[in-house]
Amino acid sequence: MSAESRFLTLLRLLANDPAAQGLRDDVAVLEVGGARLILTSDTMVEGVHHLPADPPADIGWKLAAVNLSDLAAKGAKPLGCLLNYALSGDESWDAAFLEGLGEALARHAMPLLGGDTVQMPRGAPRSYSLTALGEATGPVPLRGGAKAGDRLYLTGPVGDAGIGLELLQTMPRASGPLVDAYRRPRPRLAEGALLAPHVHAMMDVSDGLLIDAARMAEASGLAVTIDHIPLSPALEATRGASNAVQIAAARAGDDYELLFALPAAVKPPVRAIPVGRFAKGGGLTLKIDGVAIPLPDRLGWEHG
Ligand SMILES: Nc1ncnc2c1ncn2[C@@H]1O[C@H](COP(=O)(O)OP(=O)(O)OP(=O)(O)O)[C@@H](O)[C@H]1O
Ligand SMILES: Cc1ncc(C[n+]2csc(CCOP(=O)(O)O)c2C)c(N)n1
Ligand SMILES: [Mg+2]
Ligand SMILES: [Mg+2]
Ligand SMILES: [Mg+2]
Repeated sequence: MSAESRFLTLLRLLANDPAAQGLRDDVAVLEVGGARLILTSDTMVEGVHHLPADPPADIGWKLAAVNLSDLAAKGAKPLGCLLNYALSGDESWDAAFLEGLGEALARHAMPLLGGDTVQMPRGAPRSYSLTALGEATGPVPLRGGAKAGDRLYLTGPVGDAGIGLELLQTMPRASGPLVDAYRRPRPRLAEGALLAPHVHAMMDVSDGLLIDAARMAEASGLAVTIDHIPLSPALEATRGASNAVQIAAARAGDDYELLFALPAAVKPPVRAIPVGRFAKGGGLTLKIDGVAIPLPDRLGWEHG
């Protein structure tokens, strides 16, 4: 058992309130006075979630975007957020971070309500957390609601951000749509709100299509087959569309597209790309051009 799963097992013992959903969903759903509050928190650490040289405004933007993405996955309306911030020792860096964060908060109408500021020991990596609060606008789709026979869809292609990161690792001054996808993900709030009343299950893709689809299948007690890995024209122009590129795109993560399950007879109410289907049983199968492909050793990012 990995260190992460031991930790999660211990955490789950502390999280027995039904609002925590067994710590198996993107968010907690807390009923308060007739409203359903949607609660989520994501942290970014320098060197783990962003490159040390990434522009601070982009890091601030991304911290807001990744949290808004979990609200989007539940069709929730942003209500506000709390920021936990470790001062970097560089005032202009911190100011630029807040400018990017503020831009994302204003764009998505999510007011900053509070937080905490700390000083880290010299040499510690930068790190920041945001806790986002939202309100359910209708039914809250879970990760675990898919039904046998459902189709699996994505709101957009995968792999742009992962290949954008790879470009930056070899060419720190790289720019263009793939780098933008890595640094400025766009949370799919409008799509999430339109989808939520119709889908059987929904989550955002942060750790990679393969691992996140496998999590949805496991939570739903079903098997899932991924039979299409959608690539953007920009990615195909940079890397082509070989099986290796498709697999890299499907395990790269940082996509922040919505992944959702719909009955085969229902047309998605937003632009979406069919990527697979659910069936009775368990596990993940990957097919490219109709041919089953051995799964890579690592399906995506696991915490820790
Ligand atoms: N340290 C923690 N304490 C309490 N709950 C946690 C902790 N870490 C994760 N969780 C809970 O575990 C569940 C899954 O979290 P996870 O971070 O994997 O989801 P996510 O935000 O959708 O994915 P990602 O972090 O890749 O964006 C959520 O309910 C989350 O609140
Ligand atoms: C410098 C750098 N290296 C790698 C990555 C890719 N990455 C790291 S963690 C993660 C999943 C989400 O994190 P978590 O599950 O911890 O919330 C992804 C996609 C990155 N963004 N920056
Ligand atoms: Mg999520
Ligand atoms: Mg998280
Ligand atoms: Mg998240």
